[in-house]
Amino acid sequence: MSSLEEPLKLERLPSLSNIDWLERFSSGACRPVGEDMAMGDSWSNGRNCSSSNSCVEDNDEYGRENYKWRRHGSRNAISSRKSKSLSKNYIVCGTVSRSQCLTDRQPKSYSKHRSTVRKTFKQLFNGMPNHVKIVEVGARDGLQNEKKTVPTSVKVELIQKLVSCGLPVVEVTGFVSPKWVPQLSDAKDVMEAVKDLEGARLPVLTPNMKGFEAAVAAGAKEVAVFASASESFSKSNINCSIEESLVRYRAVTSSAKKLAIPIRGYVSCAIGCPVEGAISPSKVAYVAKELHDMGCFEISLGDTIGIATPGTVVPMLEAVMAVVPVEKLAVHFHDTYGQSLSNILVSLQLGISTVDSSVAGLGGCPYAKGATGNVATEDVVYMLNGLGIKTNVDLQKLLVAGEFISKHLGRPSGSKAAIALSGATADASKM
Ligand SMILES: CC(C)(COP(=O)([O-])OP(=O)([O-])OC[C@H]1O[C@@H](n2cnc3c(N)ncnc32)[C@H](O)[C@@H]1OP(=O)([O-])[O-])[C@@H](O)C(=O)NCCC(=O)NCCSC(=O)C[C@@](C)(O)CC(=O)[O-]
Repeated sequence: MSSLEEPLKLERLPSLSNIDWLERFSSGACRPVGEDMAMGDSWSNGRNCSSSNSCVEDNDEYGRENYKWRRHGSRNAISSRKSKSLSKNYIVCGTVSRSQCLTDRQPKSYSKHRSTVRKTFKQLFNGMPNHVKIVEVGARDGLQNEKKTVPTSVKVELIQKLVSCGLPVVEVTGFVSPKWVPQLSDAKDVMEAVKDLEGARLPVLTPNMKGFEAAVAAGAKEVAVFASASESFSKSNINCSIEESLVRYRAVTSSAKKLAIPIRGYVSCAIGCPVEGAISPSKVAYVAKELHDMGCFEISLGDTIGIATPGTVVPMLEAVMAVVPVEKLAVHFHDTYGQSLSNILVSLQLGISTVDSSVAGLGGCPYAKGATGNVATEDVVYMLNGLGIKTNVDLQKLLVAGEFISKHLGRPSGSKAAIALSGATADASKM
């Protein structure tokens, strides 16, 4: 087994040394939140979206808007909502209104408790976005590593289902070499079948001019190029050095500009590489800046092998944010070590508002063996619902899309939320 085929061993994982980020989350940030805040609690329901997509200027609203329930509706009226309906709401969408959460458990000294909770939220969530754009990559990143060919009709139906969920961006395929990634050899047919779908942007991967031209001919209106922060991974994934890939992508971005086609840029191995181990944040920042400077409207930072932790995500993001504006950045986590949601949370805390994910947690890169799927879209939506962050994604429909593809692949969903929600919904229906 070559080193490319093994996940990184513990001793080769990036460490937290030389990181001063803990200072950002000093003392009070670790205070436990009240018991009644523990579940998927939409503490910010009723808050208006600000144009900057940030919570910062909404601070005053914590006291006014987010605690509306105290002013609207008497305690009795609120109490009359049965816990049964609470659990049902909670189960179905991962969101429960603050009033429902607190109904039966208001302590006598509630106002003191409330102000402590408000302070804690400010400390923990200041700067988080009100709205997160989810970029669904299941049909491309999710399926590219599947050994058995997934029929084109299944891919098309999956994409249709994903678009109908309200996902704003659904990456549909890659115009890459069929010799390198046989699963995507039907890129042209998939693109032609979905190109007129409305309601979502439908980008495709293009590794070079040949891929770009084929994508445009098939009807793609948005494309993505993918570079790497690791020299070894660049060679194994696209058969060229980082610098050579940047030259190729300059040609692609310049052609795209002439056709007014938006281009997204990926930086793979943003935390670590299957061959080189830890990758320095400065290398990631360099490639991200190059992609941004050549005209990519958004740069997605990929933890290709899923080894990141919040301790390694923060220094990487700080380095990239020093050279590319935060609103142009997206995060792309694979869940090999089960760290994706915590990595996303810390990214949101730093102001990131675009998150890549894959329905049912599908995924893996053919050139990063051992890396598991992307973070599951259902899990991301569930967490964001719980934080009161809007996505416009219909979680119920997303569960159906996830079930559809999992059934086709003949294995359970990789989404914990999907598994729990389908079980819980079944139980709830018996109540
Ligand atoms: C980049 C290449 C093409 C270089 O591959 P190469 O073999 O060096 O290409 P070449 O230019 O020497 O050409 C060789 C043959 O490939 C053909 N060819 C050349 N280009 C294309 C094309 N676009 N589409 C179709 N065919 C193509 C070309 O026409 C020629 O055909 P032949 O004359 O032998 O019959 C190859 O290495 C490749 O396709 N790599 C893609 C690998 C890939 O898709 N990896 C997964 C996606 S990246 C990823 O998952 C990470 C990400 C984005 O999700 C973020 C993260 O998780 O971090």
